[in-house]
Parts: sequence; structure tokens; C-alpha cells
Amino acid sequence: MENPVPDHVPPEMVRDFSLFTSPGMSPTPNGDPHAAVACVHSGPPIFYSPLNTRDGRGTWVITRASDQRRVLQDTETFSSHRSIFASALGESWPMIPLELDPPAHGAFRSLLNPLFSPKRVAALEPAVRERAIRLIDGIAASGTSCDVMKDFAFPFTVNIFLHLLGLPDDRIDTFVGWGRDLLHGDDVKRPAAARTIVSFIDELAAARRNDLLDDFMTFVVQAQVEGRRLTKQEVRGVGVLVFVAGLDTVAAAIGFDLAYLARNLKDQELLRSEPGRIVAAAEELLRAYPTVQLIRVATKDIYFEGAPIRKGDYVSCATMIANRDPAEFECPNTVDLAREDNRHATFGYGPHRCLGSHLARREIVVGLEEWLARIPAFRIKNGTAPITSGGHVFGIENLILDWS
Ligand code: HEM
Repeated sequence: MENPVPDHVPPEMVRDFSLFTSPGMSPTPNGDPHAAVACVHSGPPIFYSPLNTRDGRGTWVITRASDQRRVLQDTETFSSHRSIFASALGESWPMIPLELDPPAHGAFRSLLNPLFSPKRVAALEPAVRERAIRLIDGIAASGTSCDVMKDFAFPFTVNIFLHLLGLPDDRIDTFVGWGRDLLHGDDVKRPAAARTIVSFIDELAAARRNDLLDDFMTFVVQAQVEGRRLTKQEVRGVGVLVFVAGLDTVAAAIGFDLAYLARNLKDQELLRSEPGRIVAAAEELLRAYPTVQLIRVATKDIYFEGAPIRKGDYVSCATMIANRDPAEFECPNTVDLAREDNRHATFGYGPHRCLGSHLARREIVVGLEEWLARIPAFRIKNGTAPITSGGHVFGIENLILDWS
């Protein structure tokens, strides 16, 4: 049986768009997964995509940013409880707070907010900058070319993240490998990575219960919600989410940004000569190249803009679609590094808006500032092609830059 369209979906509402099978969504050299948006906005506000999840399920697709906000705000009708991670293991516990709905979500979110607040991120900035400078100076000293993902984006962002969690950074490559297998791996690698990450988090929690330190996991095992300690499964749900959320996302953003700048030398030179523009430019690149695509599950039968959504149907609110909505952004397919009022959807919307957005933004801006200050005009190395991929979380690998 191949991608059946459920009986309740009118055949005329089915469209040929998929985060997994549209052109550029599977790993593609010099690919552009964001380009698939081209066929979306001229069509209806909602359509059905028969194959739009990793495990081959269909979803409704919301094509207007304003409608996506309605969906993401209405958590009673559109739930976040999907067990995306646990389902890879044949289990159903939620990642917390991502897969909890209000009101349960709020208690956990309040617990975690202070750890990722702007104040906490500002305190981290010197360490972030120091790490970026050390890595880039090393790259500049050793030649005129590098694989920016392997040599800079991952070691930079994952180091900061491990520092924040209070974990040693001698296993960066191992952790990055787990993240890559989990987010971009096949049917064998994905569950294996999920199992490894769960064991790592469970063991870390057990170690901290026995021996309290001053770190993230100690905080989680001691924390209280609604006057009680977290259960072991809740500790696992928080630990796994926060660990996974920081492994790949910021590195991917830096990769997409540097790939854009490598192909657009005028913009590159503008930011190098006027670094004061980098904050706005980073925001525009976040808009143009969002990586995390949102999905919800209908909790009841409902008509949405004429579509007969049934309880249990998946509803996709893809940030790659919202961020190129012409009703929200003038010339949405043009990268305008000075764009103002850039209210993009890259960090989501509503109660689940990204907890790590302040940290992510700071890392991206500092990474770009220090890279542009230290590396002269760079291009994609002749004869190489960065590989991009779509899916629930977009990625970029093998970005070889050259400044010879
Ligand atoms: C450029 C980098 C990043 C992007 C594009 C991104 C994007 C997102 C998006 C779109 C959501 C909402 C998901 C949904 O509603 O279903 C989200 C949630 C979340 N993000 Fe990020 N993220 C990034 C970096 C980070 C980092 C570094 C952390 C580290 C702590 C993090 C932690 C989280 C957490 C914990 C949630 C769940 C929040 C909740 O459910 O209340 N993210 N992120």
C-alpha cells in the first residue's frame, strides 16, 4: 500500500509537496531544500501532502503564516504530543516541554526559562567569543581552506552547549555523530542513536542523583514542579530534549549562513566592512533558511479553512513556508540583509517558542562576526558541493570553503 490518502481527504485537496520527497529534500549536492516553497503560496491556504513525515505519513500543510499562528496558538485543538523521539524506540513518552500541551507544559517551561534567559546568555558571551576566536585562529593558521561544519560550526556550537550543560567536551565528535544519526540517519541508525542518547541521559541522571554537582542535570534531578520532584521519565524527557535541541540546530544555521555568504561575495564584503550589520543579517538568514519544521496532531474533528481535519490527523506548520509567505514579507525569496520588522517563524510561535533562541542568536552572531573578521573573502571550494537535506530538521554538511 503506497502512501494512501485517507477517505476523508477530498482528492482535490491533495498536492505534490513534501518535506521528504520534494526536489532537494533528500541529501543533494548544492541542493536547496527551501526552494520547494515555490509551488505553495499560489495555492490554497491548506492542502494534504500524502507523504510528509519521516515514517511515511500524510499531513495537512498550512501555507499562510497567519493561519500557522492560529494553529500553533490553539493547543487544545492542535496538540504537540507526538512522541517523535520515543516512537523511534517503539515507546511513547514525551520530550519535555516540547511534546507536552498546556497546562502541563507551562510548569516545565517556567522551570527551564531561567536557564536560557537573555541574562544567562549574556553571561556566557565571553566564553562563546573566546571559543569562536580560538577555533577560527586555528583554522586560519593551518591553511586557506576548511570543512566549515567539521572544523568550526559543530565544534563551536556543541562546545558552548556542553559548557552550558556542564558536560566535558572531550566527546564532541561522539555527540555530534549521535545527533547526525538521530536527525538525518536511516531506519537502522536512527533508533540506535535514540537508544544511545536515552542510556546516556539516564546514566547521567543517575550519576547526578548520587553525586550532586553544579550543572544542568543536577538541576533537573533536584527540580520540583507543582511541589514534587520530577519522575525518572520526566527527567529523561527534559534531558533528551535539551541535549538533542542544541546538538545540530545552531551548527546548521551557521552552515547555511556561511554557504550563502560564500556564494554572495558582495554581501560578504558588506558585512566584513560593516560588522554592525551582522545582527540584522543573521536575522534575515534565519528567516530565509529556517531548519526546524513544526508539526501538530488534531485532537478533534474540525474544519480549518474548508479542510475536513479529523482527530489524529497530522498538521504541518513548516517554517520554510511561513517565512516565505508574501503576505508577511516583501519579496520573500530575496535575501535582504537589511530587512526590517523581520518577524519570522524560525523559532516557532506560541507556548513552545524555542527555549534556546537567545543562545542560538548570540552564537550565530558571534560566529559570523569572528569568522568575517579573521577569514578573507571565501568561496565554496572548486570541485566541492555542500550537501543539503530537508525533512523535519534541515541540514547542511560538507561545506568546504576556500580563501586562497
Ligand atoms: C538556530 C537554532 C535553533 C532553531 C532554528 C530552533 C527552533 C526551534 C523551534 C521551531 C521550536 C518550536 C518547536 C515546536 O513548536 O514544535 C523550538 C523549541 C525548542 N528549542 Fe529550539 N531551536 C534552535 C536552537 C535551540 C537551542 C540551542 C536550544 C538549547 C537549549 C533549543 C531548545 C529548544 C527547546 C527546549 C524547545 C522546546 C520549547 C517548548 O516546548 O516550550 N533550541 N526550537
